[in-house]
Amino acid sequence: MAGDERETGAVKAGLRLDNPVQHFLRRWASEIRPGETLPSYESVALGHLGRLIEMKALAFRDRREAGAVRLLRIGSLFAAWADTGAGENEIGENEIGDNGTAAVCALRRDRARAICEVIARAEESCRPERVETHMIVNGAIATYNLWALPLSNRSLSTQWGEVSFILLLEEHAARQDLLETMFGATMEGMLALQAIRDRAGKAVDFEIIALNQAAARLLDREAGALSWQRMSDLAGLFPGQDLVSALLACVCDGGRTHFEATFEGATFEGEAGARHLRFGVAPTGDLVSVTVSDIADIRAREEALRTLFDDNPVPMWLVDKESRQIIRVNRAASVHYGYGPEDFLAMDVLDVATPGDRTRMREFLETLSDTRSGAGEAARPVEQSWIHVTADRRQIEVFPYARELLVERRPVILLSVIDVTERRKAEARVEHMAHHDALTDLPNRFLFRTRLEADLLRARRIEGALAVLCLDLDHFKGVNDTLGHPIGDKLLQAVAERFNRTLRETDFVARLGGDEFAIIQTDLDDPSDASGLAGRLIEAIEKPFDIDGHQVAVGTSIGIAFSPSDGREADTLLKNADMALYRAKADGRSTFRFFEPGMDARLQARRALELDLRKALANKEFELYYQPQLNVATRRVTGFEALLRWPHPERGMIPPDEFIPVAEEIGLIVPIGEWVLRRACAEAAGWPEMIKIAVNLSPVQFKSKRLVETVVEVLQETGLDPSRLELEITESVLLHGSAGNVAVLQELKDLGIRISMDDFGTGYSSLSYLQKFPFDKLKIDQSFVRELSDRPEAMAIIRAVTGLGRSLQMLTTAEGVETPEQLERLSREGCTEVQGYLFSEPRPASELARLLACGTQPFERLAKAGEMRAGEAVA
Ligand SMILES: Nc1nc2c(ncn2[C@@H]2O[C@H](COP(=O)(O)O[C@H]3[C@@H](O)[C@H](n4cnc5c(=O)[nH]c(N)nc54)O[C@@H]3COP(=O)(O)O)[C@@H](O)[C@H]2O)c(=O)[nH]1
Repeated sequence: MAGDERETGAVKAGLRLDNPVQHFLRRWASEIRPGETLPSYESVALGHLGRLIEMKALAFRDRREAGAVRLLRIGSLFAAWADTGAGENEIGENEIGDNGTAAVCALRRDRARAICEVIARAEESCRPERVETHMIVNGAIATYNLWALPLSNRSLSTQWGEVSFILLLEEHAARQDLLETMFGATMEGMLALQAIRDRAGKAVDFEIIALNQAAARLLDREAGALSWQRMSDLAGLFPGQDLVSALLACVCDGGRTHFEATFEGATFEGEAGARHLRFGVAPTGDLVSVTVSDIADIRAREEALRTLFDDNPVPMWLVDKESRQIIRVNRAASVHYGYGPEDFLAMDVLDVATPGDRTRMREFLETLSDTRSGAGEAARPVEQSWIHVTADRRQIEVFPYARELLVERRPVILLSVIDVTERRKAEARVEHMAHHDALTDLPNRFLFRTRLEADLLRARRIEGALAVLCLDLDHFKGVNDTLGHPIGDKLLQAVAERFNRTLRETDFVARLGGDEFAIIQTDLDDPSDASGLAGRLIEAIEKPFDIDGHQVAVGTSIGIAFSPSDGREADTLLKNADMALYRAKADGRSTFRFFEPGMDARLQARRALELDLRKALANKEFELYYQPQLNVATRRVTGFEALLRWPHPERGMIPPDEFIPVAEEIGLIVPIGEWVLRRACAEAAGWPEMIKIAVNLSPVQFKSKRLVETVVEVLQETGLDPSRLELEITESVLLHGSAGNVAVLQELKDLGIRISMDDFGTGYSSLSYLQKFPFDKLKIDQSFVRELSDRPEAMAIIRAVTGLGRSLQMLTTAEGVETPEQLERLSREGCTEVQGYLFSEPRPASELARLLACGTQPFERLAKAGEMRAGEAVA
């Protein structure tokens, strides 16, 4: 290997060329003989080491010990470096072995490793190799290059290998201060204090003998301004802290201690805010080591934690994991539970639970421990809520969260709870509202269905029977229309109450909507159980209600269907009970009907009729027929009654008796009646002036607030004089809400319209109605006329009515006059007008011209013109 290259290698290794080691390295390179790899020991080492003699050692591999490295001829400085602590600057006796050699493996481990490492490198490269190594010298860190120079070894003992090594220690120029190295970089302040004693030997003060930069910074002074200062002179540095006394006490006790201090105000470096410092004091005789730590972050964390815990609005406890004793509690827990903090601290956390929930709570806390994964584990919510008891014995429902923590190395459980009592109540309210009717608080349709399905299931299982009763209030709409909805609502509440009072506990009543109710009657022994219940319900509802001073009379109609005979499914049963209800209503209300198989078809027919009726109005299918009314004395036509006809496109002519009640039930009579009025008045407007037109008004039309308005509108539109219009009403107009209807009648009468009472004598209190309103005409029902000759009572009634008419100055019209005999007798009794097939059946408008042509003629001529029983009439 060329000497230049070796020098280059030395320079690369950071060596100064003018120092003895470099000189020696050059010698090593120059002593390599041609053909040789290494210079010989003799040529390099003998007589050439000079100043290096104290820094060197010879190293060999011991063939006897599998190449273990041994040292000999160890210089004093080398020995000091290789020291194991046995003596300064020497290798201890224990390490010196055969032939004054030292076994490297017996040296300090770091030294042995450095030697073995550098030798291995030199062996491998066959050139000088270097490793760095350190030693503490006078409190400073000295850094050395440890060189190994391989040499051929022919003259040495055959015990050693053929290559020996000169090991050289070369110290770096700079040493590093040990203290500075150790404490310079730390953020922690370090101070060394020396106690100062008085003559009596008592420690009275301290002097700062050393400190690091961190200490100066934390104490907010230049390091130079603190060095060699007495602590008593620095009192101003620690306002409010008697640091000297604290240190003296510490020296006196000889034990370690620590204390914390807060320094307010900005620092010299301009940092704002308080400094929180922690002083750790460790005395060793008169020397005191003080560490100063900035605990501002810790304080801030503690403060934040305190705020999070103490000021948290959620009740929280820290509980000892083992004993379950409460060790800390926040304000919210005290406020919420009513126990003071002291009370809580004397409690087992399970004490807040009801006896029933204590076991669950304990099990949960135990499970929490079992699954613990350390303080970082997320808070665990419990699947179920617990019932806790407050100090005033109130039970609250809480939803807990818990996690395990280590507080001062002690395993604790942080338990917090959310009070869900109000939420649960609200949920229960919502749940109740979802299944109950808000007005009556009865179960609603949804709950009824659910219950019915459950009851049907049970009935199937036990092969039992049950009944479904569908109920509907009679005349409820009238109450709403006449007394207003608030009264209607109160009536429904009162009805619900009566239902509840009438039912057994096992019966289940629901409000399905409006005035519809339904009842499930379970465990039936006999159908009579259901009819018995229906009877009791009808009776209960029939009794008048006193609602806000109003005597309100309603009834209830009931349809009953049985399971299993009328159906096994909820839908079928409800549908069938509903059909039976429909039947009950059609049969006169305030009654009950059992479902019968044929009802289905009838209901369907009824539904079809409803649909057709609606279409009929839209398609203008209705027609008006007119029947003349004649004055008995003058024997001349005084007017016509307009009678509605419906030629159904498929079913032919449908009589009004069949479709008008349906139109009334579904409210369609209002637009139909308006059409009749408009059409009749328009027609009559073209007749001679002395001829009147009579139009029937349904009681349902009186419920329409627009009745009077409509009549006025029609009169204006058609130009018909109001005195030529006669409105026929039935007694039922005065039956319900009579006050309002009488007012309407009066308004109409005030317009100049004539009002006649139709079908007089058929109602229960016909006479009493005469007091309520001054009718212009009484129409004697045709049933009395028909029975004239057969029943003397009929004759008596006719006589009475005509007598009444005379006294009250009302006209009397006999309906249904079919024979001359009837005409004769009516005439004799003083009846003022007649109407009937004897003169003419109701005729379409197109045929009126013919009848009107005879309008001023005696009715014998009219009969001829009408081609109806003309012979009889003439006779
Ligand atoms: N609200 C409305 N009611 C109306 C309207 N049109 C008719 N009606 C009412 O329908 C009921 C049946 O009416 P209708 O089938 O037309 O019967 C009327 C006459 O045809 C019938 N009549 C007349 N003379 C005789 C007779 O000699 N013998 C006999 N068997 N029947 C006869 O009487 C009915 C007239 O009744 P009334 O109104 O009481 O005078 C019926 O109650 C009609 O009121 C309508 O537009 N609106």
